[in-house]
Amino acid sequence: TGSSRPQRMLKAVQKNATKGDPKSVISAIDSYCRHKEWAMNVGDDKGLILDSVLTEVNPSTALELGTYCGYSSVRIARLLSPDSKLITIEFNPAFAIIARQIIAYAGLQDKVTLVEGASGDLIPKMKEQFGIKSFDFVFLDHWKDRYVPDTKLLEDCGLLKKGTVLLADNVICPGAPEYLQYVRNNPRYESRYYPSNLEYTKVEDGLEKSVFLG
Ligand SMILES: CCc1ncnc2c1ncn2[C@@H]1O[C@H](/C=C/CNC(=O)c2cc(-c3ccc(F)cc3)cc(O)c2O)[C@@H](O)[C@H]1O
Ligand SMILES: [Mg+2]
Repeated sequence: TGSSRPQRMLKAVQKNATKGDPKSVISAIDSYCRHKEWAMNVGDDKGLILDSVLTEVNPSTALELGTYCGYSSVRIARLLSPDSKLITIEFNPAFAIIARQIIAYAGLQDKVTLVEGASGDLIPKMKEQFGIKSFDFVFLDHWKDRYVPDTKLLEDCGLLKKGTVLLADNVICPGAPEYLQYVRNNPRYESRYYPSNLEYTKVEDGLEKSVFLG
């Protein structure tokens, strides 16, 4: 049997990136996905918006929903301050195993905790299992119909505090209409849309940034 797309992405990193150099890992993946084989990473265009929001927030604890191959885990973790941490949740073991290797290749394994499982099961365990009081930053990039239930779950578990920033990928393509409705018409959030394009294409997409007001 042949290799999978995530396995080919890992090979491209091992071939073209420099071990311990997150920037080279990011460009190796972007180049592979732009010129060889498209994959659902947040990508370089939306990645610049992710970088600027992260730099502004400078989170101590960040959460990512939907690791996939670890591209955005690397983008996020490379910008975290020394003692800051990223927890990333992924329920597909085949993707998780690739992501762990890509995160390690970038030399970011000490800043990233990849937890295998469904977000709905793991979010309620964040406080007790990982000693998390609340998250400063959440990147939503998993199944689009899970954005609303998981946001509500984060609220209910007391994992959001005044000022927590939620950043959601794909609010236009594939789209997360219920999520946009939820955060834009909710007095507890201050939302703003960042227009961009679907990774590696000219198709319109963008990120929605929502600040929890407490
Ligand atoms: C159960 C909760 C739960 N718990 C834990 N892990 C979960 C999870 N639900 C999902 N995962 C994992 O997250 C990743 C899925 C991500 C889903 N992302 C898109 O579907 C997407 C699509 C396009 C696009 C595709 C085709 C097009 F034509 C256009 C656009 C572009 C994008 O940027 C996209 O993010 C996988 O690793 C899942 O294993
Ligand atoms: Mg996405």
